[in-house]
Amino acid sequence: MRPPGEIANVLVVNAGSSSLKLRLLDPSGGLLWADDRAADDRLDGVFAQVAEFGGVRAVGHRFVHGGPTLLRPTVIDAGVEAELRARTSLAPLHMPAALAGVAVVRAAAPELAQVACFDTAFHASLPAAASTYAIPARWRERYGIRRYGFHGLSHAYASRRAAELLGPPGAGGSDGLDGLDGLDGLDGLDGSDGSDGSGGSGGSDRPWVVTCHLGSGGSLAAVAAGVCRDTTMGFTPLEGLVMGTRSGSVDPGALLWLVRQAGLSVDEVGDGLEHESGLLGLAGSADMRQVLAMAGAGSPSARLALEVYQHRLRGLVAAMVAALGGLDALVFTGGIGEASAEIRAGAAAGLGFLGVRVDATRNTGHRGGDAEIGVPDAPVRVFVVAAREDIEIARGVRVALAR
Ligand SMILES: Nc1ncnc2c1ncn2[C@@H]1O[C@H](COP(=O)(O)OP(=O)(O)O)[C@@H](O)[C@H]1O
Ligand SMILES: CC(=O)OP(=O)(O)O
Ligand SMILES: [Mg+2]
Repeated sequence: MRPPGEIANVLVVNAGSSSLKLRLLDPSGGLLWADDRAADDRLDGVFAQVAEFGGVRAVGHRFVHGGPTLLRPTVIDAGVEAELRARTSLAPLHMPAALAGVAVVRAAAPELAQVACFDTAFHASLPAAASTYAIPARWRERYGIRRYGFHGLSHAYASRRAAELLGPPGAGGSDGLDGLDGLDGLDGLDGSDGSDGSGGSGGSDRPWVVTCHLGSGGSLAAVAAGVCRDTTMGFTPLEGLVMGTRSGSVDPGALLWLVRQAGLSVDEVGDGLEHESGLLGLAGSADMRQVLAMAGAGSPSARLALEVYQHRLRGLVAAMVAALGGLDALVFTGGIGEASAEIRAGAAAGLGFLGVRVDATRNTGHRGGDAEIGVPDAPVRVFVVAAREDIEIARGVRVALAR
């Protein structure tokens, strides 16, 4: 067995619904090169671009759905690729792009090991109460309909980073935030009573962290001592929050009505829910920057879109806290979570009853990277963490290749 660190530079391919993010990481996880492309771009030219860094030794791909069997990072051979292809229908917005990436790498550099890392894996720990739908047993048994959860690579990274930032039980300080401004006053903040979730990270299943991954897709995770206990996406990445073009949760009865009474085809309903809903359906743009700008200019539909987005976000954060029994840290990550002080403030504004209080100066002053944005003496710490699915994937590659 090779020591994990021996596998040199890892190319990470993260095919999201609205973007293709490419990263080259060195053996210690250092970022050597990054390129963000449009979702329908291909990997062409990537190996020439990274050649100057001594090339690539392995490639890690984000796959959003591993189904019930593919959980740990897995070397992609013909059998695994066929299994992944068979899962395409579970995440049609995502799986084809990831599979296309595997084919491009194989054609360009057949000697490279390719590893699949799964969004669903982090949620494999969901208790049955959180993973089970109250539907007929035969659907659950025959078709495997259950809640899987997604964005697990991001939730895993962000929750681990939050635990680092919280510090050991009892430390209320600014551990891990060296170099950031305005945090000195936090050192020595009281942090752990180990029992009531009112500010520390002590206790056997703590820290209790809720991670908000707010990108084109969006989901939340309730994480206790690094273990995921609940999440907002379900069987597919359509459940839960309002997203860029996806509806999030909708009364299934409304969908049945559209098919039975309004005469829409199943494909029309599917396209509507996946591609024409969310911010796009409410405000006419799937891009949160534009929705915020339009709302700022007085557009009633954009304002409504923000209200619906925030209402659902606040409600589901509270649901995640209920699944944990308390909250030590709330974490914002993903394109919107990292960049929009307005969305962070709006979400927190309704969560004061849980002890969440965002500091206006810190929040609006955030200019990227990891930072604490909570009010210093609030019971719950609030962080922005830069999404680093690439670090999680490169880790997975090393683990898979060392097996
Ligand atoms: N400055 C910003 N303010 C608000 N939203 C932003 C900002 N920058 C990016 N976003 C939003 O982030 C979202 C994309 O998030 P990202 O995580 O990059 O996407 P993906 O899910 O494809 O990985 C888009 O809705 C975009 O409008
Ligand atoms: C699972 C999912 O929704 O991913 P993304 O946010 O990258 O579209
Ligand atoms: Mg993403």
